Amino acid sequence: MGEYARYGSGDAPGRRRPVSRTTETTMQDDATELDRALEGRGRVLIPAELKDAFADDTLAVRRRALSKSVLLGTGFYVAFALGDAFAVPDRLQLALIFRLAIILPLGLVVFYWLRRTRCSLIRQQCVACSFHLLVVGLLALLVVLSESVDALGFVFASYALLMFMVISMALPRSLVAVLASVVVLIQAVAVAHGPLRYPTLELHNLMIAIVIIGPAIFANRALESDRRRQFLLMERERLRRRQLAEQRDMLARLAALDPLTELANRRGLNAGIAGDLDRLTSGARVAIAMIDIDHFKAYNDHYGHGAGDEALRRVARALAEAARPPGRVGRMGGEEFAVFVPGITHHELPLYAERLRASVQRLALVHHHSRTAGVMTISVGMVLGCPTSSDVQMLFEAADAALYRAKKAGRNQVSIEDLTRPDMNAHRTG
Ligand SMILES: Nc1nc2c(ncn2[C@@H]2O[C@H](COP(=O)(O)OP(=O)(O)OP(=O)(O)O)[C@@H](O)[C@H]2O)c(=O)[nH]1
Repeated sequence: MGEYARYGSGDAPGRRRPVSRTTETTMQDDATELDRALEGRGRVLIPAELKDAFADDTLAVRRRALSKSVLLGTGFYVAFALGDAFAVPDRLQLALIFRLAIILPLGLVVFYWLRRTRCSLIRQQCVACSFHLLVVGLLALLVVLSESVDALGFVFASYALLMFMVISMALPRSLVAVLASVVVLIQAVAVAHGPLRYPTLELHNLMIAIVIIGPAIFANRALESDRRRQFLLMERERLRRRQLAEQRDMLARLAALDPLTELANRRGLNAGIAGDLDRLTSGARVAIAMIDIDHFKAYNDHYGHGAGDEALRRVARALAEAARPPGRVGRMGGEEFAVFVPGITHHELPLYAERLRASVQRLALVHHHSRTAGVMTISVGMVLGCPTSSDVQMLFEAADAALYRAKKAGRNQVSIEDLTRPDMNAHRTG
């Protein structure tokens, strides 16, 4: 799988944005691989290219889970102070010191720090785990120091705490394994030195550990799979939206393009002209040239349709080069072309039209059946106007009329008309 183009709402600041790829097939490959990852049974695997993006995506969720877990945990520990009078009546004072003087302020400090810090996630996870482990350790210490059998209830409380940690903190598997091992070890020591002794006590402790830790790990994995699946679904949705946008763009491009010459077609040229007119300052001049190849039917008839196509392509390239931006060229159909030039002046007009005409003659495409010259030539009708959007059509009609005059005057000519100065009307011959 290659690099994905990722975008859309909800992007976190500073998120890695892989280079976008545009080909339809590559995006299809990415979509197929995402589908495969989503259909897979068991653990949902994130494709290698998306691992960083997945980590970025879930970072905020994991950070929030940690601080919430510490705050809720602190609340539970403090609330359970009520039970100390029954569980460790002989160590009540110590138990209250642990809960109210150590765990409560420390929990609040750790919560505040987790909310504020921008340090790495793994460091935050280690701090949150250490806080919970400290609580487990203090409960174990009460079990060891108390003579009350009821203190053993703290062993169950510690396992419940472990379950809460594993599920609520969205920890990676490696950290869950370390955490579970340390808690089991602490409980084993507490039980071994606690107030109650009977031969199978350690075994019971181990069984309780397995019964509690097993489902906790299962729940942790299920939640992680859900996070991954949700991420992949969103990624697939982004990819589909991007595919659709690219297809829409491609269709729009194709609909505006002449496939033979790769110039804009009539629709494309009109759209380009509309955009140019929007950007023009009021009062600016624009010119439109209508261009027709001379005796093209004779060329087709004698040299064949294939040669005619090739000639059209070469003429199109020559005109596009001669027009140069901001001039835009389009193929209006058959052997007819048009050029739109924004911001041109009265003085530049004849030179511009002549440049277009000469560019085709310079190709020196042999045309022995032209009654005008031995090579392919064009006739150009060009008009200068000062348009508003509504009278561009009128400029086209005027340019068509000028082209007709150039044809009538013998072809291979330019006929110019300045509609802003009606007295001007010139014809030039190549
Ligand atoms: N090869 C090729 N020929 C085309 C294409 N489109 C139109 N034509 C041909 O262009 C020719 C146009 O001929 P006419 O409209 O009679 O014009 P002309 O022979 O150039 O004569 P004048 O314009 O009066 O100089 C016709 O033979 C069309 O078949 C095309 O895409 N490819």
